[in-house]
Amino acid sequence: MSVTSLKARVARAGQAQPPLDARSERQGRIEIEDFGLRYKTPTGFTEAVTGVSLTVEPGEFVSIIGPSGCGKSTMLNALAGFLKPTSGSVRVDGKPVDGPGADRGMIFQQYSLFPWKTVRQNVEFGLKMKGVEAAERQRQARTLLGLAGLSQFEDHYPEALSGGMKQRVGIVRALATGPRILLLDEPFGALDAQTRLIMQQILTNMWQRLKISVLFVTHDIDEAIFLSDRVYVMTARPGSIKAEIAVPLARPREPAVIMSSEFLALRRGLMSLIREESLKAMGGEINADALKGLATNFDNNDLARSL
Ligand SMILES: Nc1ncnc2c1ncn2[C@@H]1O[C@H](COP(=O)(O)OP(=O)(O)OP(=O)(O)O)[C@@H](O)[C@H]1O
Repeated sequence: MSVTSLKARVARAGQAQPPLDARSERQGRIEIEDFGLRYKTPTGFTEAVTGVSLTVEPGEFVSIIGPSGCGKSTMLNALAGFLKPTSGSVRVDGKPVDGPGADRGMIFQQYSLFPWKTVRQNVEFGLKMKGVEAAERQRQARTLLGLAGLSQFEDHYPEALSGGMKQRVGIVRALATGPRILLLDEPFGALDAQTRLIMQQILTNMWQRLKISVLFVTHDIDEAIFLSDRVYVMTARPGSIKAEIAVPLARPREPAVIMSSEFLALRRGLMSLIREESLKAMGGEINADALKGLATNFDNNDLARSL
């Protein structure tokens, strides 16, 4: 991402927000109704998403999971206000989304920090844009950095941070501007498994403290179950909602919950729903018989001889 587009994105996020302490009184309801979006391409159109209806209640944590190319990012980008629906509507607290706004923060897989600013300066940027005075900016940034376990790193520059730390700073920066809604597009996709688990716990802790609504896109079934109150499963492109699964696991959730029978039952159900759609998304190139053949008939000696 260019520095200019990064600046534009962060500038948009810095418009008029309520102070950190007023967050619990705010809403954050997402309603997507009969949403469709198609892209114009040099040869015609690509229908990315069709007829999607979903809701996220204030303070709820909801994930979207589905095969590659089913339109998950497209929906998130429409909610963020970067794309307009071709049909249907996208509303936040009853108002149609007609562009980016401070009520929604968005986090992408790639880290989008200003490399020339320290961790705290990155977090304070949006607050500075809305004219919050220096001492208050510092107080709010430090509160959030503390929640994310980053207090000791406030004077570091991004280049000195690990991937997990950079993404934590990104989340803190998005939260500093006081959104009611956090939209995350595979935010932990580039992280190793252990860091990912820790990030999931940090994110749920922050979500519970700040009482915001979260819509989280992931490819990872365990991540979706561990984090969410509900999971929407999408079909292959054009993406629509295939299933809505409630996750009735008690909170707070400890990592050991993934070994519980309730978790494993949810996992089995989601796996079979997604596998079916992933095979469809591969356009029939791979079917169950072909996969069986790969597993049983593959001969390493043939491969060695052919090299
Ligand atoms: N700007 C664009 N122009 C044309 N087609 C696009 C554009 N952006 C996305 N698409 C197509 O729309 C479909 C949905 O893309 P999208 O990135 O939303 O899917 P996704 O579910 O997020 O995929 P992934 O899981 O692989 O990230 C895909 O077929 C993609 O190729």
